Amino acid sequence: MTMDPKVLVALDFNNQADAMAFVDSVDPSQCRLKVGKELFTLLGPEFVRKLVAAGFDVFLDLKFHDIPNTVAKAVAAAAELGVWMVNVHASGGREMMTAAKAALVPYGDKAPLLIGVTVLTSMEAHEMPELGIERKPEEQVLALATLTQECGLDGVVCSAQESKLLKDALGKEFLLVTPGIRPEGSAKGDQKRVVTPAKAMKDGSDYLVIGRPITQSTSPLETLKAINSSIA
Ligand SMILES: O=C(O)c1cc(=O)[nH]c(=O)n1[C@@H]1O[C@H](COP(=O)(O)O)[C@@H](O)[C@H]1O
Repeated sequence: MTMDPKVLVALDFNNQADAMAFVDSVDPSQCRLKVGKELFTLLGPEFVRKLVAAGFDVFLDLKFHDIPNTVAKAVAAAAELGVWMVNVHASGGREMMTAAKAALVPYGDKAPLLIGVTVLTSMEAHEMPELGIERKPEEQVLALATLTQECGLDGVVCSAQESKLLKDALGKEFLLVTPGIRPEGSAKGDQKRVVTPAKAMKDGSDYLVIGRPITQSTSPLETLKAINSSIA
């Protein structure tokens, strides 16, 4: 058990009862919780407030990607919910990220960590040219992470395959939040740029986002504990 849990469990459930069954089985020293598009669309801000009130650090993963004014207001609304971390797509650009950062200034040290999403972990090299991106994934990740840092954000979401590159280039204070984590032998599903928990931590990830390997496990709590031990 750690008081600074590195695992952010993705609560990707399609109903409140299943989500709460997991939440009730863990305590805030074992993991942080991520609420994403599915559960937020189903249950809304009330559910997020409930997790915050229960003492959990909540990562509100809505990956805002819109015009600067809209994203700035959305990020401020997330701060009002009392979440610990919130994210925007770095490809929304400099003006958007700068506006998002500025919107959190009034919250001082109560502001959530603001994180930029680089290249989704479900993407691989051959999919990028048809999006107009001629760079390799790691080059695009480094470019977007550099821009994110210049805009004053706290870190990025990337694959742990890029963690070493980014830590070396951007320094140890810049947070690396890495999904696409797969313990040895677990199904990749739609994830492509995957890494094991231990290797991700070794290569410089600060936080591991893990969903299905835990939530679809026959004993989620045991799986979480095993992952925590593997990175202790
Ligand atoms: O921002 C994210 O959290 C995210 C970014 C990314 O590039 N890839 C990615 O998988 N995620 C999220 O991380 C979680 C991964 O879940 P699993 O693939 O089930 O472990 C999902 O909730 C995704 O929405």
